[in-house]
Amino acid sequence: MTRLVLENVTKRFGGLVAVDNVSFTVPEAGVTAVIGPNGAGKTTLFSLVSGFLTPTDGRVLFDGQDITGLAPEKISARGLVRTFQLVKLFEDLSTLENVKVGRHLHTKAGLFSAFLHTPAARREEREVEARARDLLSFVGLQHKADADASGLSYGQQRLLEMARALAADPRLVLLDEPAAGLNGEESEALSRIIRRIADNGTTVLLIEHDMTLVMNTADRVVVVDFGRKIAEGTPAEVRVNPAVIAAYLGSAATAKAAEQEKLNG
Ligand SMILES: Nc1ncnc2c1ncn2[C@@H]1O[C@H](COP(=O)(O)OP(=O)(O)OP(=O)(O)O)[C@@H](O)[C@H]1O
Repeated sequence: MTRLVLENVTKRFGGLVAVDNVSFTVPEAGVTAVIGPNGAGKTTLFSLVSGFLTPTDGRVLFDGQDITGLAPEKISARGLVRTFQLVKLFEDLSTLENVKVGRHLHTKAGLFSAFLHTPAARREEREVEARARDLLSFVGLQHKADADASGLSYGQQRLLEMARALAADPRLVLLDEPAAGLNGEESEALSRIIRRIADNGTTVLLIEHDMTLVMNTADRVVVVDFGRKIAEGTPAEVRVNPAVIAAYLGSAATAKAAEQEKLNG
């Protein structure tokens, strides 16, 4: 089964074509990664899928339904949620409360009824709390449940953001550079968590610069460069693809030239 389809998706910002006629599909099972040099258009692609930007052209289908141009909250209510490159947590709330908020956005009664102490609301509140605790255990943060979210380490905040996204029971989760800023050990733990998310039946689509994580975690990889899809396949296939190697070498050469220019003043 196909979870997500991008059909000829294009996004222009004035004269700049950030995403250029990109088509690919994400199967229901497993982990798909989008990789590419800096500025290739990966985050823009995520924003187009999750409704934070509207495509200039093309269509996005989620479980066979056209979601192109829908508002982000409409898309997340359908079961497609995302995390951000820069963590966005409720800093004044505890770790547990952050996950509960993610869950409340999903429950029938919602956040408001949690304040009305009806038996149904109390029952739902207990379920929300139990599920939130399960998710904290899942990402290894159970011992931090009552700590302020703002006091967590950066790596822990990233895990918390993931738990909060999963609290909505999504069918597809988009993870934007989940390993950014993590050390090797944290990154390995993250890879295992991502695999388990997929094994539990939630489709994972991620953007990542950490190639070790991509190679160890993804089943399929889509490569973009200058807004265009230049390759796709298994990790083993794309790592030896000449177009992919050229794109990465090209971007390394550009970065080196820019550095040299800076040094030259
Ligand atoms: N809102 C915007 N307005 C104008 N240009 C934008 C906007 N958002 C992104 N761009 C441009 O679109 C291009 C693609 O950017 P994008 O952030 O999607 O790349 P990326 O592959 O995610 O990069 P990185 O790996 O550095 O995060 C870049 O040239 C960027 O400057």
